[in-house]
Amino acid sequence: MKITNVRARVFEWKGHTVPPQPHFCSNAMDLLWDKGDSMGTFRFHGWTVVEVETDDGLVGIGNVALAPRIAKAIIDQYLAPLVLGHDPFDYEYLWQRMYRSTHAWGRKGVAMAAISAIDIALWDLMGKATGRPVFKLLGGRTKEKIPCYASKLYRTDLGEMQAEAQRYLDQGFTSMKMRFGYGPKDGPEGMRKNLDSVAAVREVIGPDVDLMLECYMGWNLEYAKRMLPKLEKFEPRWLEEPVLADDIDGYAELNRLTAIPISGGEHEFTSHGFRQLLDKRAVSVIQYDTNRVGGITAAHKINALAEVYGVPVIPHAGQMHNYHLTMSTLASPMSEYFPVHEVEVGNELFYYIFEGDPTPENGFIDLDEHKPGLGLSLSQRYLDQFNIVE
Ligand SMILES: O=C(O)C(=O)C[C@@H](O)CO
Ligand SMILES: [Mg+2]
Repeated sequence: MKITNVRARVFEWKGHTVPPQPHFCSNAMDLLWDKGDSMGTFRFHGWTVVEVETDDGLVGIGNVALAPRIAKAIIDQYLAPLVLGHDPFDYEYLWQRMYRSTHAWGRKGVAMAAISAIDIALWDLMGKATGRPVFKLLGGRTKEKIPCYASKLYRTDLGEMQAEAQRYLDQGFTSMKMRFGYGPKDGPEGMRKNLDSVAAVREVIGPDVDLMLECYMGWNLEYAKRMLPKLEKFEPRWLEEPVLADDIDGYAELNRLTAIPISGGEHEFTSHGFRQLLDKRAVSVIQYDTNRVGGITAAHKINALAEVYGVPVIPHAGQMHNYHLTMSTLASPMSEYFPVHEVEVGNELFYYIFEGDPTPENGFIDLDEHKPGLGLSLSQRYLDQFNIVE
């Protein structure tokens, strides 16, 4: 089997969006004096879809959500020529070819995300060629079903947050993630508001539901050190990305400081990046996203590393490219799940672009043993809501 064509298209949402409220989620821009559009660091309103075709008529589908037009340019100009004419089953060689030939300017960020998209498409192809779901090519089924946590609860009116938390309970979720709205520049009042929001959600969900807390890199080390002891009484399952992804020593210091596990990794790349996090005991939960970290080839290696370090892997975002990894390893006990919703920050866009992502039932998803590949296809339903860049 030989790769005959690589087609990268950007799907840019032009339909209705729900404008997020001020302070709906702390993020890295918050520490600047002119933070301007504070959503700048996480508005995912475009997605790159990659289709890799072979001479026997199969099409593998990959995707990447970071800097989609740049990812497309990297695929078109650099990566596609490296895989054309090759056998997708030579995935390790092709990964190394893409990684090594872009090493001077790639390694992390959008170049690795672009490599991830092609790699995911190669695994989809291997599944389709063998008639097996991707998880059966990795480690097979390690759990009857995958427990999921509901991930939204942006900071808004506390009554609304409580009603949202109650909805997740009613849907059968036993764990959920909420976002902080305030950080170092918001002073003691912001600190109090952060604590009030955790208290409000805890009040509704009670002590026996796992609650994850997301900072999205909107704090700094000093602020995180002051917040952690105040958060202990709420017994969060983890505190996520309190500081910038590059501050690995900061993560390690915080992780030593309290009993609250520190999580991170959705902005880290390849097994080299994760070896550093693990060696320094910087995170107690690993959260790579397969469509950034280096694709399924890299994520599978990180799962093996995490297993020997005894650190659970709970990938960012859920979605099919992550679910197959979670199903196939004991290192990964659970998945994130973004509830289907009108387009807001853009995490939801996956459901508007693809068909096939499973919907949780009572807080669990399952993967179909009989669907070859990733089990995704392009949806025709919302095509008129996208500007498609060929
Ligand atoms: O789900 C997460 O962990 C994220 O960081 C998503 C991001 O969009 C902020 O909510
Ligand atoms: Mg996160």
